Amino acid sequence: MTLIRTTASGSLPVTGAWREGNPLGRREFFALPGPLRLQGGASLPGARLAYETWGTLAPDAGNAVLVLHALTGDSHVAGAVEPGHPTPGWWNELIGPGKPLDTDRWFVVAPNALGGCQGSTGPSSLEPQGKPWGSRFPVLTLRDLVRAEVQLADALGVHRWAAVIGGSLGSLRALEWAVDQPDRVKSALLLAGTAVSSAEQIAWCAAQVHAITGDPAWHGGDFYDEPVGPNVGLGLARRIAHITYRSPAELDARFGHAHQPGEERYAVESYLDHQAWKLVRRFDAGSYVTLTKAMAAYDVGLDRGGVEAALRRVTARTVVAGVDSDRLFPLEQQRALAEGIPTSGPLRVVRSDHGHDGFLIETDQVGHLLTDLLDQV
Ligand SMILES: CC(=O)SCCNC(=O)CCNC(=O)[C@H](O)C(C)(C)COP(=O)(O)OP(=O)(O)OC[C@H]1O[C@@H](n2cnc3c(N)ncnc32)[C@H](O)[C@@H]1OP(=O)(O)O
Ligand SMILES: N[C@@H](CCO)C(=O)O
Repeated sequence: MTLIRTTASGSLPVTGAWREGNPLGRREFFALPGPLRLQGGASLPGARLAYETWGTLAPDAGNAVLVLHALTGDSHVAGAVEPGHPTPGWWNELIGPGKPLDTDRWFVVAPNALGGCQGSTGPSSLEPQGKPWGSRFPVLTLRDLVRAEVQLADALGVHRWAAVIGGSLGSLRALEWAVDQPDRVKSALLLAGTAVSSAEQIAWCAAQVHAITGDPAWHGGDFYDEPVGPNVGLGLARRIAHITYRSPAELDARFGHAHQPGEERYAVESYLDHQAWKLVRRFDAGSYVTLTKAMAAYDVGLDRGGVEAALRRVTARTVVAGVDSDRLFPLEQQRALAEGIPTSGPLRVVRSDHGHDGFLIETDQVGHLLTDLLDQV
C-alpha cells in the first residue's frame, strides 16, 4: 500500500499500493454460496468473510459466542501482532483460557465485517472479473453485514449464539442481530452503541468521508491501481475520528497546551498525526468510506415501524453499557436502548477518563460485564 509518514513538515508518500483484503495470518475464510441480496436492492457476488475462532464448538453448538468489532477493528480479537495481523488483539485481556470470555468453555467467533479490509470482501477486493471493486462496490448497510454473518453462522453449524457481543460499530451490529434474528441470539452485550445515529454522529461521519473523497488521490474510489492512494484524506479522517474517540478532559490532562518537545507542533497534534499514520498503514480508504457511511445510515427502526417497535423484537437477555466520558456515543443513547429493549437490565456504566475508546481500554470493567452476561446464559 502507499504509506504516508506524517512529520512536523507535512506528509511524505512512502511506497506500494493497497491490495485486496489480507490473506495472511491466523484466520479462516467463508465464501458466501451465492450473491448476497443487499438491503438497497443490489446484490454482491463472490463475497467472503474472514473470521477467527477460539475454543471448541460443543456437540450441541450451544457454546458459540459471536464477537463483533468496531469501525477499524478486525477479526483479531485476541493474539499478537504477527504476519497478517498489524494490530494485537483488541480485547486480548478478555478472551482466552481462564479469561472473562473463557475459551475453555466458549467457542468464540469473530468475523471481519463485510466491506472491511482485513480478509473480508470490501472495495479493495477483486470482483469476479478480477479487477478491484473500487467505485463499483455497492452501498452496504449494517443489516447487510449481519445477513452475511448469518450465512457464516449457518456454515459453522451455529443455529443460536449463546451471546452476541460488540462495542461501538460492533454494538450496532450486535443489536441488528438481536432485532433481525431474535431466535438466534440468546444473550447480547451492547457496549457504547446506539439504536439510531444522531445528527451529530452523521455529521462526524460526513466530515470524515469528505476528507477522503476530497483527496485528489481518491480518484472517485478507483485508486487501487494508482501509485498513491488517498492517504492524506484517510489520515485527516482518522484525526477527526480520534478526537471523538477520546474525552476533552483526557486530552487536556495528557497534552494541555504543550508543544511536542523540539517541534513547532502541539503535542496533541503530534499524537493525532501518529494515530493517523498508524491507521493509514493498515486500513483501506475505500473500506473506511463504506463502513463509515453504513454507520451514519444506521437506524434500527428502518422498515420495522420505528425504533421502539424494532427494539421490542429483541428476546435476548441483554446487557446495555456505555462509557461515562463518551462524547461520540453518549450515555443517553445507551439509556434509550436499555429502556426500549424489553429484555434488558438497567444501563451499566463503565467509568473511564478515556471517552469512547474506554470500551477498548477499560478491560477490567468490560470483563465484569462479560462475566455477568455469560454467567446467566
Ligand atoms: C475494536 C477496534 O477498533 S480494534 C482496532 C484496534 N484499535 C485501534 O487501532 C483504534 C485506534 N487506537 C486507539 O484507539 C488506541 O490506541 C487504543 C484504544 C487501542 C489504545 O489506547 P491507549 O493505550 O490509550 O493508547 P493511546 O491512544 O494513548 O495511543 C498511544 C500511542 O500514541 C503515541 N503517542 C502518545 N503521545 C504522543 C505524542 N505526543 N506524539 C506522538 N505520538 C504519541 C504513543 O507513542 C503510542 O504509540 P503506539 O500506539 O504506536 O505505541
Ligand atoms: N478506536 C475504535 C473506535 C471506533 O469505535 C476504532 O478505531 O474502531
